[in-house]
Amino acid sequence: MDLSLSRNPPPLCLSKTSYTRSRYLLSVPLSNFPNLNLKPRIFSGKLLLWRHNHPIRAQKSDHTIDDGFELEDVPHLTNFLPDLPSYPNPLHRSQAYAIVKKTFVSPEDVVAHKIVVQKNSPRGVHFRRAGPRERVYFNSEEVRACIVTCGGLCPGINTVIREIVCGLNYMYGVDDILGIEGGYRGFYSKNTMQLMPKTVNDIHKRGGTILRTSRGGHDTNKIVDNIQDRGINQVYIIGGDGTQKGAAAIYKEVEKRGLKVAVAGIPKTIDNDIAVIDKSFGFDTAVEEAQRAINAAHVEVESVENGVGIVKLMGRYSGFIAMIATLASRDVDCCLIPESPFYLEGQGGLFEFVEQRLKENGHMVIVLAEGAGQEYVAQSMHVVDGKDASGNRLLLDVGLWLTQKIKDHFMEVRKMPINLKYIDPTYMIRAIPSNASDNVYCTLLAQSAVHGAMAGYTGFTVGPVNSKHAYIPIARVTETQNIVKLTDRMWARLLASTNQPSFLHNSEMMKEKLDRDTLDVINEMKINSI
Ligand SMILES: Nc1ncnc2c1ncn2[C@@H]1O[C@H](COP(=O)(O)OP(=O)(O)OP(=O)(O)O)[C@@H](O)[C@H]1O
Ligand SMILES: O=P(O)(O)OC[C@H]1O[C@](O)(CO)[C@@H](O)[C@@H]1O
Ligand SMILES: [Mg+2]
Repeated sequence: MDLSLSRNPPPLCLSKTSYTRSRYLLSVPLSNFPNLNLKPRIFSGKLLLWRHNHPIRAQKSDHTIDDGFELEDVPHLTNFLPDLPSYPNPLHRSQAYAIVKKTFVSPEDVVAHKIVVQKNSPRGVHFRRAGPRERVYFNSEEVRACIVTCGGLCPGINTVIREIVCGLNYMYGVDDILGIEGGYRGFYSKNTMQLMPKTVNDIHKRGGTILRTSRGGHDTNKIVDNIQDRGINQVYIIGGDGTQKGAAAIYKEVEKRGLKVAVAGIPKTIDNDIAVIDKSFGFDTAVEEAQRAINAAHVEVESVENGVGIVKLMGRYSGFIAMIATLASRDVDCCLIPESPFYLEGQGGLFEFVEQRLKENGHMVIVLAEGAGQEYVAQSMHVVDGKDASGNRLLLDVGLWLTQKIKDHFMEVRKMPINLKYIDPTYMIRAIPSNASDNVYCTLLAQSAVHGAMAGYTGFTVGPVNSKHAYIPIARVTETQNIVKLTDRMWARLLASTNQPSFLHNSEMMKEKLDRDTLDVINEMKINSI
């Protein structure tokens, strides 16, 4: 349909303030907006409107658009500071980019959220492609950047810190970079440290974060007061879903105060629970480290009679580490994750399966995500839910619980002696330095974040979407959590690989779960086809 037919387009079509699921108007009569200095551009064969070199976003309206193209754009400083001057990107003179065919990302480059499509399906949601832009909105000398790390540890945080510092300095000549110590609360309660390429040179070889981290303590006003007092104008925030919510709040407050401060989020989570992006950094390293624990369990149990190994891995709400570590290992007989309820007794239950594997092979290994079966543990321990400083539920030790249950069942009920070995390497898989491929990934994330902030984008999270790095509105990555979808093929691949029970039999909980998953899928399809 052609939106240009209306002589009086609804005014909301040109609003581009807060984040909404939004899409471009593909065609609007220029004569309707004589005062806006609009320039028409062709985008995928369609007419778009641009101002200050930035496309104007149209908010979601009742109109449907013929090819279903949607851009979920990120905010730009000029949205609320329209007169900001811009400068040629110093990369024009960079020897690193001297012979690159296309140094700058075209403003028209976007990354598709879904790449498996059918001939007639709408083009769907897209994100702005990450990378350097022709013009930047900061002079090198004027930049005062800061970096903060929040939430749990993850392999690669130090690499991201290093590459932000080196990227800002080597590519953009920035030499005023502060490290905020101890997470969000560090803005108002701790000292800062000056970061230079020399001081961060070999930090990528260490696990953890040289800036240290914390949970809780997010006080938006105090943080933004501090940003303002210190004259900081670029804020790089490395952290998980909670941290990204905090980053969104900081961005909103900055916008409200009309400050020239770019807020960039770099997603960090060992659990891989951040939506939209392909995978979070450090995840591969953690999976690799988990192999060592699984291998140890396997060696132990195959050397004894009726050996049962249990390995507990991280994964609060999302069982990705357990699932991928299981798929990688081939020594695992059964994987239990939070998304897939299981049961112990009776036909199709875990005890029956353990006994069967012991009879067949003489040993077996179970990999358990820490968030699995929490409801059972809570029932048997009669404990009240605890919370950490950020409000995350504190988990009960499902590994110890399962160990005891299996022992009781085989020793006392079945009168069958077993040799049970419980391995809990939880913190070991996240406290190590990142491996080679995660180091490369961290470098790309850091450089993309730097390019985005220098180009004046703000309120964005950077990350790979279908292998192409993109700028994603923060709200988009915090509105849902990435979990293992039992209705996707990956879980089926795992079941096919381990040949474990799916625990579908007799499980009311599983039925509800599948209904919910199906609903999610239907809702997602609806959103994508609006
Ligand atoms: N809704 C929110 N609004 C503002 N700040 C938040 C919010 N949720 C969490 N935070 C802050 O973000 C920081 C990190 O949150 P959290 O401890 O949940 O870890 P995370 O970033 O989710 O990382 P991970 O889950 O990988 O450990 C904390 O300082 C917390 O106060
Ligand atoms: O003990 P901490 O540091 O609070 O972190 C534990 C949690 O952090 C994570 O590593 C990431 O959210 C979870 O897997 C785990 O439950
Ligand atoms: Mg989290």
